[in-house]
Amino acid sequence: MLRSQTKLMDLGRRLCRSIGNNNGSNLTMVEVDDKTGIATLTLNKPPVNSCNLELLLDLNESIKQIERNGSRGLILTSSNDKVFSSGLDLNELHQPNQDRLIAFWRALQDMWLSLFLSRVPTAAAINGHAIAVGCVLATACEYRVMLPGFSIGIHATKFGYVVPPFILISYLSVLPRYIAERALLQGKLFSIDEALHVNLIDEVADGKSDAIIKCAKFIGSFAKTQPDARALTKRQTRAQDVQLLIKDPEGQLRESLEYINTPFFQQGLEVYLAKLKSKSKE
Ligand SMILES: CC/C=C\CCC/C=C/C(=O)SCCNC(=O)CCNC(=O)[C@H](O)C(C)(C)COP(=O)(O)OP(=O)(O)OC[C@H]1O[C@@H](n2cnc3c(N)ncnc32)[C@H](O)[C@@H]1OP(=O)(O)O
Repeated sequence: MLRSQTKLMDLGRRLCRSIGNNNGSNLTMVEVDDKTGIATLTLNKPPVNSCNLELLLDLNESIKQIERNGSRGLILTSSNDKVFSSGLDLNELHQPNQDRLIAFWRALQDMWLSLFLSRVPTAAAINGHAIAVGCVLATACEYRVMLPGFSIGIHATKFGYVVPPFILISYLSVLPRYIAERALLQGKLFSIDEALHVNLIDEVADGKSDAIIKCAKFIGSFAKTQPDARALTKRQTRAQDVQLLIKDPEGQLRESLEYINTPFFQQGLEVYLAKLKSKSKE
């Protein structure tokens, strides 16, 4: 066996130090590999990592903590071996309490900015379905490794949602415009082969630990760069993508809230939620 292969296998076996995220919740878990300094951030909200207000706040706190503690990189993954994330928790959008909806949407915008602009190298080990905002979490990262047998994509138009600009941007940041446009208009969920073909994902892995090793290898590719120069260059490269959200977060929030509160949106959501519930009872 090649020495580099042995080294990578050691990486997979290495003990990690759990650093939690200060707020005592287990919705996300952070473990730092003592030898590589890379943090694994695990989504841990059963049953399917749907992003409710608490998960978004927790995730944002964990991303910031990973930056604060000087980790060399961030690998985002899931504790569920079938679902990376099922996207937004639809119960947050259905007949919402307005104060909670405002807090929820703000938390979504803030978390996305934190992940998209994170100063450390980021990679997603996608070990299950990554649906809608589940896909957005993965595309906010710099690199994606996925396991076969799962779907990834934004299928919002299939159930009557018009995606807000930052969700559109997260797709456009990894896909050529014509592919992003077609996929969004079709509400397409990509199989692993399709995702690899259009570069929505970078690599396929044959298990979660293999995915984590591949993500760590990607993060290791920045070992010889100067962290501040890398972070600022990333920020500059992504500056245009985040302009709207940074310049006018409250305007973006208002537009989304207006749309979510329309009878059209609420009726469509009611039908979709009923279908989801009946499917899970089958
Ligand atoms: C201004 C802009 C407005 C809107 C935003 C537009 C962009 C939208 C972004 C989003 O992210 S919307 C969320 C879209 N996500 C989905 O549609 C995913 C739906 N879920 C599934 O397809 C499946 O659950 C699955 C992820 C493939 C997993 O399947 P599995 O068979 O493993 O689980 P099951 O379906 O039985 O689900 C278990 C349990 O969880 C509930 N559930 C699933 N997803 C969600 C969700 N996103 N929100 C809330 N609840 C969800 C499901 O109903 C089951 O609940 P039950 O056991 O109580 O019946």
